[in-house]
Amino acid sequence: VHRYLSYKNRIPPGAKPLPGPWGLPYIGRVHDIPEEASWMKFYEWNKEFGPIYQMEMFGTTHVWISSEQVAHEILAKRAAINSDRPTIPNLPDNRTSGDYLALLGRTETWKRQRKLCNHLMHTSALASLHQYPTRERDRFLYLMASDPSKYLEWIEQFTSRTVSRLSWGTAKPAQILRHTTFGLLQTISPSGALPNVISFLQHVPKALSPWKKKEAARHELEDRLFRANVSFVERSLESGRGEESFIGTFLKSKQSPDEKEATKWGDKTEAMHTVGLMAIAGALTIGSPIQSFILAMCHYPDVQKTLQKEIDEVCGGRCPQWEDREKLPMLRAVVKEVIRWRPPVPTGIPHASEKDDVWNGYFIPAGATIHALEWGITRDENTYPNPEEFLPSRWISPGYPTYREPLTQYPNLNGFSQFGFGRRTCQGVPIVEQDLFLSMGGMAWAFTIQKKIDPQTGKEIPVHWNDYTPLLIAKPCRFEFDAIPRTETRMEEMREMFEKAKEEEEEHDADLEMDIAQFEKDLGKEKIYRDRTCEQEVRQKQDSTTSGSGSEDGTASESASEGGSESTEDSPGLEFRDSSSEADTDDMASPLGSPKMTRFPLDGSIMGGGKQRMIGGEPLVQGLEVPGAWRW
Ligand code: HEM
Repeated sequence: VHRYLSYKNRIPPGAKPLPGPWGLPYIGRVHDIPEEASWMKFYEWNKEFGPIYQMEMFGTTHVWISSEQVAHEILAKRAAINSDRPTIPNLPDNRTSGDYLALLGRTETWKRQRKLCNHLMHTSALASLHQYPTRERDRFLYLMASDPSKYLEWIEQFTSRTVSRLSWGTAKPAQILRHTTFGLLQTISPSGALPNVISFLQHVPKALSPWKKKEAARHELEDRLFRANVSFVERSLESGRGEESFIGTFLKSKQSPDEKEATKWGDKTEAMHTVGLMAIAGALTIGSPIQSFILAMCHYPDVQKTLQKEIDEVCGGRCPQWEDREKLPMLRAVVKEVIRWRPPVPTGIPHASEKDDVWNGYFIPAGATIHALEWGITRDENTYPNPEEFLPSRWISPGYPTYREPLTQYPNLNGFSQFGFGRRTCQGVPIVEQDLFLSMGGMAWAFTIQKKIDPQTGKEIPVHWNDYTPLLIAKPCRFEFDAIPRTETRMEEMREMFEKAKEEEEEHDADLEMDIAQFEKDLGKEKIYRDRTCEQEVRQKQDSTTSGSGSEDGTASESASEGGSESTEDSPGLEFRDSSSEADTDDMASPLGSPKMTRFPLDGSIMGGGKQRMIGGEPLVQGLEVPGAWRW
């Protein structure tokens, strides 16, 4: 009653509260919010109460906005008072600790880190991100061809290796990064940890709180990893080598004889955290639209054909490169439409208001948590007619509200609502744009993606339409599909691209001193990160026919993947039971576990997943295998 009255008394004369659903005292409508796809429920209320409404939850006012224009007015035009972040109950020092730039309050630390992040991203973008996305894409395509049923693993490897190389100049930390990052996602997601919903649980002492204990262990591992990565880059630079990286750019500026330049970007610990957050953001998010792309290709074969036609005509049969982007508007439209159709951050990342305000006659109290509901924003029929349809042409055909010329430049992702508003907009767009352009373009060039046919019934195996994982970054639940290499020549080219990328990396990594095994042993403690929504789909039957039960050199327990640790009872290793790894069941329970090779036999079929497939309808002339894919 006291809270209600003090709230009422703060409303200036002539202003009124925002509309919203009626709720129970203190808890509001928390009982009505589903664990899965909560964004749909929030959007339902938007449809009932208008593009902006409010609701109380556990004593906090939450404002939900599902109109780009309103979000812009409140979060961008009034950025001076609406650019703070709320406290995350399960990570109570998120606003102050300086560990995670994206979660920091509007403090001086945030301002410094944001500037540094911007500088590092800009420097690498000018160098076209040092070719890392291209090299990793080349690796990714061949792995996809080797066994598409492990697509979740290959996609996560692609995104985490790319951002790891960008951050620290090497892909070696990528697997551990995935592990700690998925743990962080659980820590901060409303549906990931109970204290984020029932906020008073944050006051339970650590000894009695499983959430606090889990987060402390995860954070400790992450901190050690980031420190080791920075000292690795320092050693590399001292020995006159080391590839370009965000942290390398920072460390080089520190060596400048010009004192102003040397001190401009703050201290090393802060840079370590800034770069760490950039790595986290890249490892977490980009897999979502890549998976959604595959989902879209299963449901929209005609769009796939149009895309393939554009790529084949423009690139004359070769795989698209970043330099081709001006000539590939359809590919850019597909990239953008995937993000619109299935927003990777459907509830957005909330802002917090710092001052009482009146907008359009409505009162927004200081301390309110303001959500730009990205899901709702992409469903606005005025901007996006037929919003449920995957319709890339809305970006490149005159007549649609989102059409914009010149097509050599538009569509692109700059300023897209899905990357937030005002002073807190996403700083990762150059990476996102290049990763998605190359991976989606590469897949369209390489494969025909389609629903699988059940060999028993001869009918298509259904692919879900919109089942997504419930955490802050939503990804499609696992589904089955076929990725059929389009021609034999392309299969051969993919192998060559893979080999070349591998050679380059091996050459670079030849004498690198980086002891990743020291971290892997700790992963056993925090055994499984599991995304609940997809559990029923997890237990895929073991891939019994994949040939080769040992590694290339015949030792079944040979270390695999980046890390090189074994998967044993004591150290179960990298069991990434994120939706992204749910594919990796027994035979892939750990990418570090017993490596198995997928082979492309001489008879023109592909062995893998217990099935045989033809490549582009033509027999293969050469046996191919995935050389060292697991260990590399
Ligand atoms: C598909 C991929 C991605 C999507 C959809 C995405 C989306 C978002 C969204 C919605 C926000 C919050 C904006 C706001 O509060 O208004 C954000 C913030 C941020 N993103 Fe991304 N992001 C992606 C990838 C990345 C990558 C690869 C990086 C790497 C640097 C990155 C770095 C950041 C940072 C640093 C912030 C925080 C900005 C701040 O709080 O000042 N993001 N992103």
